[in-house]
Amino acid sequence: MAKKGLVLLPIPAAGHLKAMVETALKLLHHHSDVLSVTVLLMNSIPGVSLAPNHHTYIHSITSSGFDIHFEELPLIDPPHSDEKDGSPASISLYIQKLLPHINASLSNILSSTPSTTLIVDFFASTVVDEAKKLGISTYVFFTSGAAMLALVLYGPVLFDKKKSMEVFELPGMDEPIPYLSLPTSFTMTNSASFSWFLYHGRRFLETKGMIINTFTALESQVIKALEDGLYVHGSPTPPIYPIGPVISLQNPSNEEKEQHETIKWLDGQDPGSVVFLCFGSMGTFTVSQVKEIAHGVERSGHRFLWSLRMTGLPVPSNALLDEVLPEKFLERTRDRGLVWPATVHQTEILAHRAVGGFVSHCGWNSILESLWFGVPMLSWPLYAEQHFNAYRMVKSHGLAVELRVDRKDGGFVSGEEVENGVRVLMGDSEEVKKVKERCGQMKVESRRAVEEGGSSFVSLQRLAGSF
Ligand SMILES: O=c1ccn([C@@H]2O[C@H](COP(=O)(O)OP(=O)(O)O[C@H]3O[C@H](CO)[C@@H](O)[C@H](O)[C@H]3O)[C@@H](O)[C@H]2O)c(=O)[nH]1
Repeated sequence: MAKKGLVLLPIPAAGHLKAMVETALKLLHHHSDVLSVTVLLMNSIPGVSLAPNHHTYIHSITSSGFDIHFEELPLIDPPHSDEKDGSPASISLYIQKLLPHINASLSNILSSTPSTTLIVDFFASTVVDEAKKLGISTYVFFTSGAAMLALVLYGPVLFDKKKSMEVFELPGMDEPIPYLSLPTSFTMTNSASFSWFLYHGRRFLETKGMIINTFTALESQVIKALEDGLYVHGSPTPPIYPIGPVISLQNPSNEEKEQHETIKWLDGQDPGSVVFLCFGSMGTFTVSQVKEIAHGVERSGHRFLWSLRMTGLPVPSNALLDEVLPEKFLERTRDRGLVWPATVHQTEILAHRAVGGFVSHCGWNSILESLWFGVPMLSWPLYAEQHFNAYRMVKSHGLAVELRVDRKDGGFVSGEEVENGVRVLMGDSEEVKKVKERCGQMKVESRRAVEEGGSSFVSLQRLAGSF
């Protein structure tokens, strides 16, 4: 029997490419006799940080033995210099410029595999119309949580009827959402990014289904509200496929003989004694904020592992520690801290028994990884939908301790607040005991969801059956 084709179109950012590829691997694991996967690969988008180990990762997948291969799209210049900032609108414009190449690849695949399905990254939903013209069924892959998808779909209703912007109420969410916890784009309703979300939310509705990297035990009410069509007026909501948590646990460094230095350092620490600070692929701070963090972790008295990178173009650069940290900080904290001036292998660190807490920017993948390993978070949202994710984790789910981030003051956090936050996270107050207990439960639930018969497993099989 001829195999069916599945084409993926992810953007190359860490939490996008890997989440989509790992989903395809899960599908292949059960349907390798009937499915062949092609990933249309963008090796660069201006303003978007590639996944750490991007090329090693792709190589490891190519040699996995599964019927999955990568077809590289050409590198092109962005249309204008102001469209390189990595915002949804700029990514879309870039992908629009790639459309002739994407079309050519899709047509080529169709000529050999007439039964082909496309899964597009939600940032690439501009391709939905083109695929329709070619007669290809398309699904959208949403790399953040169901609540964020709900907000995107409900946006037009919400912002039409709401005149006062203090708090918002969304079906499927018990607590009203304060204006200051909205995603950055939603706080600037005259921005290109806000328009992008409203417009592309409508495009998602024209797909055959919406695949979300989440799981029922985490977001049951919102998933149910999505399925019931409560966020969309005037047209049906396509089927919802919560298939997460999809986490890339492959560690390219395992192929190397030496353990990474961060892991060797963790090996020498007591169980649960280390607080880990890491802020995703683009999270950076000003030098003065770096100094506040340093003072905070130092005064907290706790052991720490800190992945520190600085603002750089086109993506963050490795930190020059002597230039940005307070004088003699490294000397004073040598016995109890390690500052790593580059990206780290986050899942391997979160899996380590020495790690007892995670100061996170609340990117969706970091949240899922933290829950997978049952590590409690201290939320430090920076941009995109991270404030919304942080609010949901702290207030709706009790899975994180809140760091007070003054969004009105550009998100600055004092050293004192960092110190208090780390003390609470690593302490044994009643508040943190409850958070730890909830995280322990979510560790179990997240694993159960993807096991045979679990909610996400069933959802993924339902998805495969719909191709
Ligand atoms: O030093 C590092 C830094 C990151 N990672 C990995 O990179 C991914 C980061 O993903 P995520 O936590 O989602 O953060 P961002 O890279 O910031 O992700 C962008 O995309 C996410 C999914 O759409 C959004 O939730 C975020 O707000 C947005 O910033 C995770 O798998 C991490 O394990 C590492 O392995 N090492």
